[in-house]
Amino acid sequence: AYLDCSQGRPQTTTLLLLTFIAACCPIEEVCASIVRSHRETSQYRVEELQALRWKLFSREEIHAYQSKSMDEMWQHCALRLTDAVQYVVEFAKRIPGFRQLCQNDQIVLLKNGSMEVVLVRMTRAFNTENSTVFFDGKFAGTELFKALACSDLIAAVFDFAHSLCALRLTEQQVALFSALVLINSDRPCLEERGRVERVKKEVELALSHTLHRDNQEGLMNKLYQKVAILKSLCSLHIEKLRWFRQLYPLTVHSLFPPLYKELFASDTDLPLLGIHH
Ligand SMILES: O=C(O)[C@H]1CC[C@H](C(=O)N2CC[C@](c3ccc(C(F)(C(F)(F)F)C(F)(F)F)cc3)(S(=O)(=O)c3ccc(F)cc3)C2)CC1
Repeated sequence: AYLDCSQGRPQTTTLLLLTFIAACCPIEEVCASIVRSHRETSQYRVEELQALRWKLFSREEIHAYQSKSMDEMWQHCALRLTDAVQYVVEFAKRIPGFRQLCQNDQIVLLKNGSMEVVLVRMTRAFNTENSTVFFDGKFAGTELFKALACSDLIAAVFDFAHSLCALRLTEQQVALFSALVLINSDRPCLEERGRVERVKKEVELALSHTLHRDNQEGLMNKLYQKVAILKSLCSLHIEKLRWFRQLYPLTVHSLFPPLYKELFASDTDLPLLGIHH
């Protein structure tokens, strides 16, 4: 409607307005900065992960993991997850508009979205041909995680990886989808929902712009369906963690990384997220 020229020349004000909007944050700029941030804040480049995809654990190595005690294996994975989350915090801080949100909302988005972004990033480290995932330097199947005693969560994590890999996303699409997963204005306890909504609209525009350019508009609603699965996966993770914490309260209290506890195991403030300075 803006560019309706039925009355002769398009309205000058409209054109000026559109020019202004395009100038202040050209959509290509938003895309480029999110893709750059994703590349700079991933633990491994997708090329590295691809090169290692046939480096599998030996039977002895798998047996060693399976022989770990439950609390030892949980602690090990909590450490890995906390490492990955720290990179996601860095990614979030570089999303245009994220740093301008109030601190409470930055924390709410990370508390609810960091695990989801880790799971999206995990699909880059997943080999669908033999259902293995990159872990501790090699590729592991579900059987390696037996000691966790949460095979339903592991199965769900692997199923999700398979289903997202099936969409064959490019690294740019993974970057923009990760930003969309994080900037979710429906999260509970947001103080300035409207502002989060505006940042989300920018990211949505960047993703749909990229999908249009890649001639894959159909992916948008498939990606929104994945968001729903991510949400259920994260609830299952929290549920399992509560169950584990009842069995091993001391392990969680004194041996789990503080950031992991703040993000997934308590409602206290999150000074460690490093966004207070
Ligand atoms: O940035 C990158 O390049 C990526 C970032 C993401 C990395 C990654 O895949 N991850 C980092 C941590 C990873 C991770 C995923 C899920 C969990 C859990 F849910 C549970 F263990 F229960 F599943 C928990 F929390 F309950 F313990 C812990 C840790 S992992 O690599 O340790 C891994 C563990 C289990 C898997 F079955 C698959 C992967 C996922 C791979 C490298």
